[in-house]
Amino acid sequence: MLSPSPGQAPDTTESALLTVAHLKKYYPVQAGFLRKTVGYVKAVDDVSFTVQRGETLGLVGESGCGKTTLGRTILRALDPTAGYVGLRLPGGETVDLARLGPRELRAVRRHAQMVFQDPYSSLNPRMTVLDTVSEPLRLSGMAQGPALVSRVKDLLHVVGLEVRHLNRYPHAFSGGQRQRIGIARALATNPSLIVADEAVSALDVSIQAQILNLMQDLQREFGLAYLFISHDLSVIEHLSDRVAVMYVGQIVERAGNAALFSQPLHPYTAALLASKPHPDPRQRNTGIPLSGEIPDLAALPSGCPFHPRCPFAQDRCRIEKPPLREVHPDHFAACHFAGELPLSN
Ligand SMILES: Nc1ncnc2c1ncn2[C@@H]1O[C@H](COP(=O)(O)OP(=O)(O)OP(=O)(O)O)[C@@H](O)[C@H]1O
Repeated sequence: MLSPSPGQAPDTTESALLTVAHLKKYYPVQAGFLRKTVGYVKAVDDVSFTVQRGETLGLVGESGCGKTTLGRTILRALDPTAGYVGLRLPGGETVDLARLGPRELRAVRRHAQMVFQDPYSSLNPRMTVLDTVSEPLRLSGMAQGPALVSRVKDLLHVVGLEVRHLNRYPHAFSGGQRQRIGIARALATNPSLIVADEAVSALDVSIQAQILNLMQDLQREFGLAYLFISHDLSVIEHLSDRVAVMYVGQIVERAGNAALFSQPLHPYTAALLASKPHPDPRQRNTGIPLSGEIPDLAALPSGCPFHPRCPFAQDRCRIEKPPLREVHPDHFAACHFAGELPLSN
């Protein structure tokens, strides 16, 4: 693992629960008989943000732009290439998840958990509900015997499942119920942070609403913070306090919910908003629709990575990569012309 280079000091916010600074995850591209590394897929490339205690940060972007890799790298399901992931523990100490060894990682893992996209494939078909939900408790040594069973029963109640389901297997449940099991499992160790990766995308719309409501109730009840990853802008708008927009491994815009949805500053965000289905089908979205495909993450365009798809691209955009900068208070955008473009939704 590479170290963050000098000058990349983490901009830790005193009160932040999670501080991600200059995080990178590159996958090597190998070729030939000797599997020589000929390049890198830069799935996460110099990403920085914070998540405060009890808040929801929505992470949105098209499929393939690195959202899942980012979530998994934060929780050390993947080893980062470089960067800092500061998690503040309940005692007040902050640990760098990116640098912890396996034993230290086991000890702190209970504080940050994950809810996965597909409730059909993320639960082990050979494990009962009791085994699935209690596994994190057993792994972290938090409970055993009757106390463990009693905790699992409480968790089932909290997520709206019945205790008689305890010894059933995943195939006996619907998608929504399976996601409730996944949520109970994530909650088992009393985490302060949950990374939810497309947690409702595989569900029918009516079930989506139930699971989103449950997650909001749980957030209020337990003071949870969510990093909520989704390609679905409606879900992100509904749930998030703040929003980060990801494009080809990078955050291109970050702002409070209202500012981002009412006054996007990056043409990519504006294009995503214009592509969002309108609640009233008789009304059409205005604004510039998103055209073209996302580029190959192993061979990004020079300058601004969005320039080949951007209707406002100038010569400067083809040459110079725009940094993520604060254009309005607490509203950041990585565009040379942010604040000057006629973007509308
Ligand atoms: N193990 C891997 N080895 C090489 N490249 C990978 C690996 N996993 C993901 N990638 C690539 O990294 C990029 C980002 O993928 P990732 O799954 O993180 O994006 P995403 O935004 O979550 O997309 P989706 O919503 O479709 O899962 C993609 O180009 C993907 O092909």
